[in-house]
Amino acid sequence: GLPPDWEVRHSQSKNLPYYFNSAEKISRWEPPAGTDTEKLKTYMAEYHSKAPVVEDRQPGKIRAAHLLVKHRDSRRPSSWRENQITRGKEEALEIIKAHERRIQSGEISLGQLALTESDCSSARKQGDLGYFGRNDMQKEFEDAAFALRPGEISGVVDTASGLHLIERLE
Ligand SMILES: N=C(N)NCCC[C@H](NC(=O)[C@@H]1CCC/C1=C\[C@H](COP(=O)(O)O)NC(=O)[C@@H](N)Cc1ccccc1)C(N)=O
Repeated sequence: GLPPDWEVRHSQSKNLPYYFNSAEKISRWEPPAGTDTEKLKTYMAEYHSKAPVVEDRQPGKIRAAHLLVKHRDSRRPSSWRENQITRGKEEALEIIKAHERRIQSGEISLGQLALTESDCSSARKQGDLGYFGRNDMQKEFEDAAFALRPGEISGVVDTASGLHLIERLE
């Protein structure tokens, strides 16, 4: 029941349908003018019954694991691994790049490496941070994590906590 070139799409992050015009590449939350709302209602009723299952427990949340290497300029240069962290940021970068190479080569998983190498208390859970939404994590971390597809691993992400590798789990 939509005008030509319009289609209903699904916003994963908001778990809501939206309307997309493929010709003009515009999207909007409300149906475009000229929509046959009666037909749209029946379509949406069917749509909702087949709406893709949101992979997270609550809409808009994702689950990720990370491996954190802190350095002396970290906001809290201490961790369960090392009471006082004195390595410089350059050394931390070399360390996390070596971790990244081992993970990318398939030699070891991020979670396994996080268990012994991550300067975050989540190390004991293989870096698993559980579910989180927008505005929970520091901005650089949030933006990197939400840009990943499930199963994907980020490059090195720099936050006030230190240097991270992030794996989106869900
Ligand atoms: N699940 C949440 N919402 N927990 C609150 C996160 C607060 C958030 N944290 C961060 O952004 C970074 C990125 C991930 C971990 C992290 C920092 C630090 C390590 O850095 P540091 O603070 O010494 O500088 N680890 C944590 O916070 C841990 N509680 C994460 C965690 C540990 C065990 C189980 C679950 C979560 C922030 N807004 O500062």
